[in-house]
Amino acid sequence: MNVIELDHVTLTRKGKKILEDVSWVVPARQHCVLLGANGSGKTALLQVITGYMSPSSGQVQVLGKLHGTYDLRELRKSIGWVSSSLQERIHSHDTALEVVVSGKFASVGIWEEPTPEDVNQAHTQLEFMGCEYTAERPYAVLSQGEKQRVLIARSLMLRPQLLILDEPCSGLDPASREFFLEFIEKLGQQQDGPTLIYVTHHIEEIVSIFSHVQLMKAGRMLMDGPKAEIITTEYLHHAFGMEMKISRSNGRYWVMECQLVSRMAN
Ligand SMILES: Nc1ncnc2c1ncn2[C@@H]1O[C@H](COP(=O)(O)OP(=O)(O)OP(=O)(O)O)[C@@H](O)[C@H]1O
Repeated sequence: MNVIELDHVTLTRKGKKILEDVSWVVPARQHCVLLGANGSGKTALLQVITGYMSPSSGQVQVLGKLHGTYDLRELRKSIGWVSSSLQERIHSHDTALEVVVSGKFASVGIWEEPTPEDVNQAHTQLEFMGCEYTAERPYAVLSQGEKQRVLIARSLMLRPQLLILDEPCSGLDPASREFFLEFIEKLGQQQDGPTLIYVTHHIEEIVSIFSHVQLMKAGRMLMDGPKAEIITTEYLHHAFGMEMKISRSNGRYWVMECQLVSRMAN
């Protein structure tokens, strides 16, 4: 089954084309990176996929369900979305454990009595993400890396089939980023885990579990394919308006030098 099928999706708001003729198919377990400059339409695309925005034309099918023919609230229970806006909504006085347990109810805060199984499962997810030691700490005191790992643990409580990680490394220092990416690798290697869509501006974050890259520019899917075909000087220049000298080592990509050649409209 394909996890995502977008067919000629266009999204227009207030006369502006935010997405234009986007077609995209993601088979199950094909972990992907959605890469693009600020304002290229990545968030808008995620909002269309999760049904928070309706396309002006085109079809959207997620986890085999065609948008418009299915209860989106039900569908969203199978989709995890970890983003900075979720982070802002978390009650700062809740403990990390409470935050993770709340994922079971797809709510911010706990409004129902969790079962002992829910609490056990939350401990297991915290352990999987390497932050069991934060369980009793208020969420507000956690480091940025811990907060992100706790939110991923939270999103795993409903065993999603699709997990969207929206710029999860923003605000992390280089060492914390590498530490965090090790958990992303582990998550992607889980045989019964979710298909991952990882949104970023940085090619350095494309770790080995991600086989495919979708490059966006000005609301269009500029390129879509195996990462080795997409992460090229030519395409990155086109997408980011920069000359970038790239190197590849240990299956990762690194920007060695860059030079601004055109200013983006967005
Ligand atoms: N509801 C809306 N009405 C009008 N314009 C919108 C709306 N939502 C998004 N846009 C515009 O669409 C463009 C794409 O925005 P989007 O947030 O999807 O970009 P992005 O790739 O996620 O950027 P970033 O990397 O900075 O998060 C931007 O120019 C934005 O201002």
